[in-house]
Amino acid sequence: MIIAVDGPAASGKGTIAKALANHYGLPHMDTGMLYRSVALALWRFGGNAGNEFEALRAVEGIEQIDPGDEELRSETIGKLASKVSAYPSVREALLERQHGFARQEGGAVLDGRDIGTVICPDASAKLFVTATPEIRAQRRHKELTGRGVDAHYDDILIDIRARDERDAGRDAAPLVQAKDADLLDTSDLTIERAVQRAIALVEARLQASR
Ligand SMILES: Nc1ncnc2c1ncn2[C@@H]1O[C@H](COP(=O)(O)OP(=O)(O)O)[C@@H](O)[C@H]1O
Ligand SMILES: Nc1ccn([C@@H]2O[C@H](COP(=O)(O)OP(=O)(O)O)[C@@H](O)[C@H]2O)c(=O)n1
Repeated sequence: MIIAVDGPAASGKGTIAKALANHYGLPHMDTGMLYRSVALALWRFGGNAGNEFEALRAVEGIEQIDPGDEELRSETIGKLASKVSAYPSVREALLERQHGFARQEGGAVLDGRDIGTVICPDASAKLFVTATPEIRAQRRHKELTGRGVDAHYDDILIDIRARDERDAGRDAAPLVQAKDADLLDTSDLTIERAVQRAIALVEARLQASR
């Protein structure tokens, strides 16, 4: 069983994807980390994000990025990830890793921007997780300050809006709700309620396909 979870920055898709993976005993892949790793490799090795060829070359450097590197979760790298992810060649170079992960026996949960539309169009269940930009900025602000990062709500809100626009407006695999995805607005939901709702939506899809 493959579960696809997509949505904009800080909507709670990662939290929900991890909880679904735990609930169904499936492995989970945060595909945003792939793009963040390319961005960090480009940043560390001094490449130019405005050049598709240099961004593509940075894909070769991602094995050298430590998945626990704190910098990966920064807003600077999130913003850079959103720039390199708009290049079709970069997306293509990361395709096989995602397909390989999704195809493993028993299935998987993947979260990102294009899982239900491009990576796993035949997923058993698809969720499109969203929340208002203000709530997402509040959550990201709390997350960053909780980790001791000096972050400012207004800057985060501006970054989130810019990233939404870039991710949804690009030609290659834009951020869009798949036709057969269930919308889950977490703006007024606690994490517990959002996870309960996500499980209920997946269960309804599984029932319908039996
Ligand atoms: N429903 C919710 N209510 C409050 N905080 C939430 C909720 N869902 C997620 N969070 C918090 O918001 C932050 C971003 O969530 P995350 O799942 O990482 O988002 P995404 O993967 O969409 O970027 C995390 O600190 C997480 O704990
Ligand atoms: N499947 C994916 C996942 C992420 N991305 C890009 O990578 C950036 C960072 O993704 P992320 O999921 O780590 O970001 P957050 O939502 O956690 O802030 C996004 O803004 C997208 O531009 C993508 O294009 N496709």
